[in-house]
Amino acid sequence: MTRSVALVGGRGYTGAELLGLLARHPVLKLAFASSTSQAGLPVTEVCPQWPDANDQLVALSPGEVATGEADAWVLAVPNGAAAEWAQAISAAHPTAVIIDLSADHRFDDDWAYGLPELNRAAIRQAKRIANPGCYATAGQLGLAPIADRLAGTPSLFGVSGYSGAGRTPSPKNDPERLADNLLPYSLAGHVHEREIGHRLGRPVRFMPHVAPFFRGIAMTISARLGSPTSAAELEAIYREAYAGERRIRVSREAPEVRDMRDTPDAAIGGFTVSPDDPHDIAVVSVLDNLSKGAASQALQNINLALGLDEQLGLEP
Ligand SMILES: NC(=O)C1=CN([C@@H]2O[C@H](COP(=O)(O)OP(=O)(O)OC[C@H]3O[C@@H](n4cnc5c(N)ncnc54)[C@H](OP(=O)(O)O)[C@@H]3O)[C@@H](O)[C@H]2O)C=CC1
Ligand SMILES: CC(=O)N[C@@H](CCC(=O)OP(=O)(O)O)C(=O)O
Repeated sequence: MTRSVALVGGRGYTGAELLGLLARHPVLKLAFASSTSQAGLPVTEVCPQWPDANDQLVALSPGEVATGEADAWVLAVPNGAAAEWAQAISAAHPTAVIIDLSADHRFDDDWAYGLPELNRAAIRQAKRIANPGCYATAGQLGLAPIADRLAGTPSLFGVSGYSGAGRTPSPKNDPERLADNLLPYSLAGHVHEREIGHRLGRPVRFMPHVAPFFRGIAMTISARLGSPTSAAELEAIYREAYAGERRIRVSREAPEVRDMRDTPDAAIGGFTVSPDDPHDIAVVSVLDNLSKGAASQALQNINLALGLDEQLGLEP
């Protein structure tokens, strides 16, 4: 039995990543991938590993979605563009699952928040799923196990590869601007700062930076706990919290971006306690922004919402 996926925004970085995953998925088949500006482009131009050289990106507008059929629709479109698509698809295909990769529906209670390790039951039942932001995924997975132990406002120092900024040219994905550089931006009030705080139920401070590598996120979290702890106790808390979670790797050592590139996992480790004050801790959370930060997490959500094994297509 196969199930079909329609992809809106197939030419973008996250869309291309999802195409790569669908190319080798045992059950999910691509109904079509759309492009507003490059219809007719071979899918293999976007995703070299795509198996059928005859497949092309199709032209589609929100007003035409009734012409398409799919069990799940993925919106891999810029922030601000998703709502029009979601409304049109809901009207034309009320039983279809919609997964929005943009930030547009993450604060909307009518949409299940698509972080499986923290919200699996709701995702299983959902027809509308808001995929988390990439830094927001790293931050929540790095903080959730100690959320009820926090005594202050955690600080999250994040560094992302420039693919995080998408294809549309900007200083944040300009290789010349980024060469031998590290670009701080949105150092207060970033949407992910609000997203993490909203989901954890307490404020955080998040300071993003973009780096000259293409993909990956490293996030170092500094927090104060209500009770003193040790590195061993901290590690044990995380190991217990993520026991059985196949997409979460917990390690004593601090994880590194280069080890998580092109993987669907998040790695959490480097558990450190201040020698001056055992209430103050640091932990590192690392993932691939295009994978666990977007497309492979979306695949977990599609699998769950369609009643398939969550890890289908994500493990060798
Ligand atoms: N990059 C990342 O690491 C992450 C991104 N996200 C979010 O995922 C979404 C996609 O990101 P990303 O792939 O990086 O973005 P890109 O800019 O790489 O791709 C977005 C694509 O959407 C298409 N597009 C633009 N406007 C519209 C529209 N009105 N309707 C339909 N398609 C449109 C464009 O392709 P075309 O011209 O062919 O239509 C464009 O290539 C964004 O909302 C982003 O915030 C979330 C997590 C991580
Ligand atoms: C380097 C870079 O620009 N990263 C993006 C995060 C990408 C992402 O997660 O997109 P959402 O807007 O859908 O949350 C940013 O900081 O906006």
